[in-house]
Amino acid sequence: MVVAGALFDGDGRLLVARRGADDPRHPGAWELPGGKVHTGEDERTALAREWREELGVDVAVRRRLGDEIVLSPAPAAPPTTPVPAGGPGATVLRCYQLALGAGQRPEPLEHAELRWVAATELDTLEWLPADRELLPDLRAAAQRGAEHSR
Ligand SMILES: Nc1nc2c([nH]c(=O)n2[C@H]2C[C@H](O)[C@@H](COP(=O)(O)OP(=O)(O)OP(=O)(O)O)O2)c(=O)[nH]1
Repeated sequence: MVVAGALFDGDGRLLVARRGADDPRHPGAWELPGGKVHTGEDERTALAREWREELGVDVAVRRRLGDEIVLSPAPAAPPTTPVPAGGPGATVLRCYQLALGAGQRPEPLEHAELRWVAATELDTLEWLPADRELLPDLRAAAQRGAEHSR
């Protein structure tokens, strides 16, 4: 299980992070900060831990955003065995909307760059492939955030 966090500012801009040029699998790709849930760890606790480690900030983990995305399917099962989407043992990505603690300011402690991006520009980034599936939900959440802050 991988968890990723979506943080919006009052103008509906989303905080996105760029992996380093030396990243072994996805050099220079944009993603939502997060990472793997440790064994026995709660998803929300894992996400708050990752944001402390990667961005140096305390966040509150709010609602789920979008559907779960299958990153790597489970090994093929015999055709007669019914398996849920993605299969047991598949790695999936879940996204949560976040709120930033008072006075906190994210820093790129492990990423090459952080950027606040408007909903209209989300399509232009070189995302990790799976994240493209989240873009409609991210745009909708950005819109809601901008409306609430008016
Ligand atoms: N943090 C994060 N990971 C994502 C996103 N989209 C996506 O496909 N992933 C994938 C990339 C990684 O394979 C995995 C996250 O694991 P990680 O943050 O511990 O990264 P890592 O590079 O050490 O992972 P890995 O090479 O061991 O697979 O999830 C996203 O938006 N945020």
